[in-house]
Amino acid sequence: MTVEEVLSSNLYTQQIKKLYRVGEILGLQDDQLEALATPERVIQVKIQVPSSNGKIKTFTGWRSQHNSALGPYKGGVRYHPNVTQDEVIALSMIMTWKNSLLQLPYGGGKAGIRVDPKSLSRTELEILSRNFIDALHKYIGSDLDIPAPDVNTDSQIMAWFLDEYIKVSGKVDLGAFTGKPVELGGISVREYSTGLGVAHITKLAAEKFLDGIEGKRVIIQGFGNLGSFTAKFLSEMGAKIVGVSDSKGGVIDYNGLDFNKLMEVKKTTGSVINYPEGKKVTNDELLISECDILIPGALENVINKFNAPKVKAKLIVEGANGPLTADADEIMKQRGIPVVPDILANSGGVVGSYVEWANNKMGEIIEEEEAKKLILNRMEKAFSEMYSKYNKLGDQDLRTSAMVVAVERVVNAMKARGLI
Ligand SMILES: NC(=O)C1=CN([C@@H]2O[C@H](COP(=O)(O)OP(=O)(O)OC[C@H]3O[C@@H](n4cnc5c(N)ncnc54)[C@H](OP(=O)(O)O)[C@@H]3O)[C@@H](O)[C@H]2O)C=CC1
Ligand SMILES: O=C(O)CCC(=O)C(=O)O
Repeated sequence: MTVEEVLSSNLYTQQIKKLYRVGEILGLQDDQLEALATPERVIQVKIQVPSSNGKIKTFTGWRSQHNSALGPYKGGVRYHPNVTQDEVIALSMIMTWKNSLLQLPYGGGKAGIRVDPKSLSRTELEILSRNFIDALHKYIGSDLDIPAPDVNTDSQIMAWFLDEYIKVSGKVDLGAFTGKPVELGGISVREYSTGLGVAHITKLAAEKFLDGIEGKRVIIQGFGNLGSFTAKFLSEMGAKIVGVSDSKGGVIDYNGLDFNKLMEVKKTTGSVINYPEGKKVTNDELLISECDILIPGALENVINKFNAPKVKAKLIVEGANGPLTADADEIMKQRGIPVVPDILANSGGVVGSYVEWANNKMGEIIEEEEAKKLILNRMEKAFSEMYSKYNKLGDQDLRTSAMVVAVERVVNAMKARGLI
């Protein structure tokens, strides 16, 4: 890897570049930008897990609490072998803008543990999760910092987090975590709200930039929580899913991939590459394959200055957080390919979390249909705000437009509090 490649693969560097672009439009000074870019607190913890062979496995985890101007920190917890402190900080900064854009009463936070969860037994995974909360509990709470699921974490892990939190803190604070099982104050919608939101925003964007969603050929990278539910809801809306992938590779079939068959293949064989029809492709090939809509829905920086000129999609919707680098943004802008930014496209997850948290705070239980309506209405409003700003700014892309709205709100709150 060249130095340039290393730099362009640092998500924090990418996010800072994106923030500085917005700073120019909002007329922010360097000291203000520095205050916005710097996390308020980053907690690093050592997590030890005794394994069955008598050895102790040691892992490092982080929680980055980026900005609390608008409320308690909010954001997911990621388990992945490539997690770094910079990545977690960048993801927490993305959460600050996302929560602001959606007008949620939250600041931004994110956590990560550098671990390959697939290499752990279920018992080891539970101990890892509980020990993480033992180390972090002082910094967590429904009015302080509210973690949720992200890559390789789910409702079971949130249940272990909550149980451990109650034990060590002595507080039965159900709203301290979201994405919980329904039995523990979770809401069923949260399981699929991220994918539902991505599909809904894709439909709105297709109506603005293509001629609707019906029959559009869609490629989705990642077939986990976000990717699989996005595929499900887009199929139901009449789009044609022609390509999907996971960590092992992808499959493309221009006759259309059947969602139920994909789920069955993923469940029984562990990977979508075993889908019986179509052509096997690598993830790199998938991203530059022919389609109308591309949804990178796995990891960050996958579309960068090296492959951005080769992308064939007419519309890109960022399912994952940070899948396009700042250079890729520029290239897409020059090529006239709209990119719906992560902070709007995947916000169904955190809006679902907000509904869950608000229910926990009020001791209420919301009906599924009402929760869905709340989430989609909130996202539609943010889409409209982004789109009006986009029209008003004239020569800026969708990300910059959305970020201008989001950053301005945070700046105003910080100014009101005397922080900048
Ligand atoms: N879950 C949520 O509520 C939210 C998630 N997001 C973002 O969405 C993205 C995906 O998260 P989520 O679906 O929850 O995570 P999951 O862990 O459920 O799924 C991740 C998917 O990405 C695949 N993957 C991992 N590495 C690679 C790779 N190198 N190339 C291609 N695919 C890969 C995984 O493959 P395999 O199945 O083989 O492991 C899996 O299919 C992340 O950026 C996350 O931050 C954003 C908002 C909310
Ligand atoms: O549900 C949440 O609180 C946050 C989800 C998340 O991590 C994200 O939106 O990236």
